[in-house]
Amino acid sequence: MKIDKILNEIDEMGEAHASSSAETPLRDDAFEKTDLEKIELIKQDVNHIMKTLGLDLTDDSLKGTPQRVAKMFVNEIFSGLDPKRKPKASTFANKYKYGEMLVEKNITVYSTCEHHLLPIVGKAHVAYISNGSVVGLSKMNRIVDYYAKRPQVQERLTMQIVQELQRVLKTDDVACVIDAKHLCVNSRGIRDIESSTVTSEFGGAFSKKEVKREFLDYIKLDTTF
Ligand SMILES: Nc1nc2c(ncn2[C@@H]2O[C@H](COP(=O)(O)OP(=O)(O)OP(=O)(O)O)[C@@H](O)[C@H]2O)c(=O)[nH]1
Ligand SMILES: [Zn+2]
Repeated sequence: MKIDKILNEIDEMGEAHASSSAETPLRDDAFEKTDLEKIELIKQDVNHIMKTLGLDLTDDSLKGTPQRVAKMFVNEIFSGLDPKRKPKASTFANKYKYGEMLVEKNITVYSTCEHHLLPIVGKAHVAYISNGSVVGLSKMNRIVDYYAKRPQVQERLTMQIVQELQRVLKTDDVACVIDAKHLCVNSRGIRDIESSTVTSEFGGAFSKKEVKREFLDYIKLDTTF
């Protein structure tokens, strides 16, 4: 299916286009192939890479790898490229009139660095202040997981999570902090095993010093993941 068609369908469902450059760069024909067709093509590509490396694909342990990797790319680690898999995060009325911020902290992040296709592993902390609607807690974890399952840079992941929650909750008052380790920094290249990357996006009221401070106090960054 063409990306334009999908975006139109999303609009019809009352969803807005992502408003800024936080969109994942996709080709116009990104959804023309079925998942099964993508798995078959990626299998051939992985097969080619392994052969080029000199590996014997008749070996019992290696022969299933191209198919395994292709299925993992399409159905698991890059499944968040597919808008059909976006979690339905229905909201309900804030009938108890809870007026303080709600923080969902220590959400596990497993993503993939788009520069090296190596894992990004960490924690996301998400907060919002209700503007009349509330969302089920687990939907915040699901939104984080959906956007994490793409080739990512951490900055864009942070912004995509905030923009989606702003859309769902119809408020600017959403914030996200991510603290994550990039295996492309920890296990290769500079090989700095200790460093991690912190990114943040503070929407609406969260840009005020005292609101930001309260959120950061709640999450007390714990870097032991
Ligand atoms: N801004 C940003 N950079 C990232 C992220 N993940 C990885 N990178 C960086 O992307 C850069 C890619 O740099 P290049 O010089 O093209 O790649 P490289 O030769 O493999 O670089 P080294 O990792 O320094 O060996 C590296 O510095 C990575 O650390 C991310 O989420 N955000
Ligand atoms: Zn990388």
